[in-house]
Amino acid sequence: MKIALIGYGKMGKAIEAIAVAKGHEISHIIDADSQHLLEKDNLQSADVAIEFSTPETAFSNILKCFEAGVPVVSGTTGWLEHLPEVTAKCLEKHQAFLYASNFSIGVNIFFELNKKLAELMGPHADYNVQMEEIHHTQKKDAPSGTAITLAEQILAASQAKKSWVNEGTHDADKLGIVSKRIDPAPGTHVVNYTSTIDDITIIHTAHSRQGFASGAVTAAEWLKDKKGVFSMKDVLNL
Ligand SMILES: NC(=O)C1=CN([C@@H]2O[C@H](COP(=O)(O)OP(=O)(O)OC[C@H]3O[C@@H](n4cnc5c(N)ncnc54)[C@H](O)[C@@H]3O)[C@@H](O)[C@H]2O)C=CC1
Ligand SMILES: O=C(O)C1=N[C@H](C(=O)O)C[C@H](O)C1
Repeated sequence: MKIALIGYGKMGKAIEAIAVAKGHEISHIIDADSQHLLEKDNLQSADVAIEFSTPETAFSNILKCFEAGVPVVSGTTGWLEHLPEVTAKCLEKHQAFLYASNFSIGVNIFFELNKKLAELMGPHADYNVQMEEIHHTQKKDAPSGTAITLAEQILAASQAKKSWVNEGTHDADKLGIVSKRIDPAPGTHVVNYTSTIDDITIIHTAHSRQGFASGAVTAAEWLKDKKGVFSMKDVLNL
């Protein structure tokens, strides 16, 4: 499979190593200084694009993949206000798009646990829920995309919490997400329910970027010949 890498930073390089080890060809490497390579005539020779760039550039990169007719897997966080438009464009143009705030198998199982726990805790007003996420100091967005996914799952099931805020809070109707930036943390997410009687905490700790990169390559292999809008739930059959 010919893979166009869009964004050649920490994740782009980790994805390259895994893709090459699995026998794929990196046909394009497109970073901030090589934007001309995103042109339709150039990009269309790729079988799939994997996009891990920046919150400011992901939206336009994804649209360029649609113009070139190349299926695109994106893991960039911090741009999701544009997701409804991307989804509509993908369907309108009969293209393929797969987004995940986190591509690791462990986090996707953690999402399922979080959803189930939130449903179980929904009626129990004695418990307060709070979240924490810890990442390296180069991370541009806060809270992390993974933390937002977890928070949205909790809000969907909670009777008390109406919105999330990116700070600790004593407001009963707000879900506080505390973001910490400590090197070299690849990504830790904590969901904590506390009451006067007891606490329940679930935590996912990434030891490296390998899980994210490996999941993105698996998603690209899965997406290559499909049309439509998908998530990691489709890839992993969750
Ligand atoms: N969904 C997931 O599983 C994961 C998502 N991420 C997200 O992926 C994104 C990238 O993360 P990292 O690689 O750690 O960041 P990074 O800062 O190491 O790399 C980003 C790269 O994008 C490049 N770039 C800037 N403008 C560009 C443009 N217009 N087109 C193409 N490339 C451009 C930069 O020059 C840089 O090389 C972040 O949003 C991060 O939150 C990171 C890890 C896992
Ligand atoms: O920027 C990162 O590094 C990560 N970003 C993703 C996020 O924002 O959730 C996924 C992972 O936690 C690492």
